[in-house]
This record gives sequence, C-alpha cells and structure tokens, in this order.
Amino acid sequence: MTTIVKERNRQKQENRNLQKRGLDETMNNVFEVKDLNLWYGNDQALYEVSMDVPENKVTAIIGPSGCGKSTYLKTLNRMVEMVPIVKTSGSIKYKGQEIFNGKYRVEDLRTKVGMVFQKPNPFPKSIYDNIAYGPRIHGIKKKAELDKIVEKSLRGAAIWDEVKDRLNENAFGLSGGQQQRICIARALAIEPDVILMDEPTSALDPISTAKVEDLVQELKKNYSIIIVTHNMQQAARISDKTAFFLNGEMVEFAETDDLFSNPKDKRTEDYITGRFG
Ligand SMILES: Nc1ncnc2c1ncn2[C@@H]1O[C@H](COP(=O)(O)OP(=O)(O)OP(=O)(O)O)[C@@H](O)[C@H]1O
Repeated sequence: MTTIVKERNRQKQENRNLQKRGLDETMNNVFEVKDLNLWYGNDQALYEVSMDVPENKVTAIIGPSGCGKSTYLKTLNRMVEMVPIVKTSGSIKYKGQEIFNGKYRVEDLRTKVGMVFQKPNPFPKSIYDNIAYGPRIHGIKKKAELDKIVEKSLRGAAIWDEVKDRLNENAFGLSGGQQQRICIARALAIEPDVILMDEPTSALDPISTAKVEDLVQELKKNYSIIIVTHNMQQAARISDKTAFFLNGEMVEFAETDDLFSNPKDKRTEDYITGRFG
C-alpha cells in the first residue's frame, strides 16, 4: 500500500471514530430499559434485557424466530399486557418516566408510542376515515382540522400523491404496500414521538419494501423508530443501531456498522454469518 493510501485510510478511520464519538455524546434516549424480564405464564420469554433506545434514530432488532423480538417491542408500549398471563419485572423509562409505575396512564404512552404491524391492517373504512380515526377519538371534530391532519399524515407517509383523489374510497382497494403506508400514516396522525414497527415489510413485494425503507429514513428526522426485522440486509441498510436477540436475551447492541463488521460476541458472529437462524 502506498503511503498516500495508508494516510487516507488512517484519516477515514479517524473521521469515523470522531463521528461515532460525536453521535454518542449528543445522543438522547427515548427509552431506558433495565433488567427487563417477561413471562408468559410460567414460560420466561425475556431475560434481564437492558438497552437504551436513542432518539431520532432507527434501532433494528434482529434475531432468529421465537427469540423475543416482538415481545420486547410490544413491551415498550405495554401492548404485551393485553395477554392476560403476562408478568414483567425490571424497569422501562420513557423519556425519564417509569412506564410500569401504576400512575403512568397506558393511553398516554400509546399516544406517544405508535405501532405498525407485520400485515397491513387498515380498518374497513375509507382512506380518509382510517387516518381521521385516531384524531377523532382524541376529540378533534372540525372537518377543516381533520382535513389538515389527514393530508399531513398521508404526506408524511409518502402516499398523498397516490391517494389524494380517492380519499373516500375503501382502504382495502389499495395494494398491500399502499395499505402499509396508510397504516404508517394512521400512526403518524396521532403525532407520536416513537414508531414501533414489527416486520413492516415482510408481507410486501420488493418495490413496496424499498418505498417503506425510504420512508423510514425520512421519518427518523422527526421520530424515533424501532424496527423488528428478520432481514439482516434490511437492518444493515436502514438502521443506525442494531440489537441482536437470542433465546430471550439481548446478546449485543451496537452501532449497526460495528455490529455487522466487528461483532463482539461469538453468537452474534455466528448468526450474522449464517451459521444458524
Ligand atoms: N401470546 C403468547 N402466549 C404465550 N407465549 C407467547 C405469546 N407470544 C409469544 N410467546 C412466546 O414467547 C417467545 C418469544 O416470542 P416472540 O413472538 O416475541 O419472538 P420473535 O423473536 O418475535 O419471533 P418471530 O420472529 O417468529 O416473530 C416464544 O417462545 C413464543 O412462543
């Protein structure tokens, strides 16, 4: 290697280190999770999970089937408690406040922490009513105000141009990829801070997947996004940080580039190199 190339590589590495340090220093956390355990009846599904989720970043959760990714995600907005046999221990702070504290209103949490599911699940209503549903529940009745929210949310989910002339048509008439962006718009309409996404592209074709991935990049300017994905390439493409889960444990959590290029734990290395999963 010539001296010039060596020097350029050294400078590149130094810049990367500086950027990474800068990122760590300026990073705020939306969630601080400490020693989280979760049981479905007698079966433990999460073991001592501790990880802080950064604000205005995309955090990916990867790991083999059944390792607790969805369970972890649904714990962050306490949706997991809809399963009556669930018990938890440990602490989850959302913006500094303990969400397991009896005084914390779960409705407030779910307004701030929206969710998008694996299969697009629009309501059997018009496109307009799908988006206006949440704001109406929150007491917004005026048509002009709802019109504004519907347009803003559909624009935010990069689907306004495709549906603006058919807002009164049933959302079921849209393609799967469009339905998923309607569901993202529906989540945006209640102005959350965080969007949880549980394998949002696994039911979509490659073109719709690319659109949703581009959208996630756009959304992180204003929202913190936590995305569960089976697809390691997707995690590498779109996330800033990645956590690897295995058998209910959070094995490793790092900057995405670091996790994929320099995993610290042998189990992470085995998984990302395809030795299991
Ligand atoms: N409602 C439930 N009742 C009982 N056990 C459950 C329930 N939901 C999940 N589990 C169990 O908890 C463990 C973790 O499941 P979870 O769905 O969180 O994993 P996952 O990593 O998201 O899997 P996948 O990638 O297949 O969606 C599994 O053993 C699963 O069987």
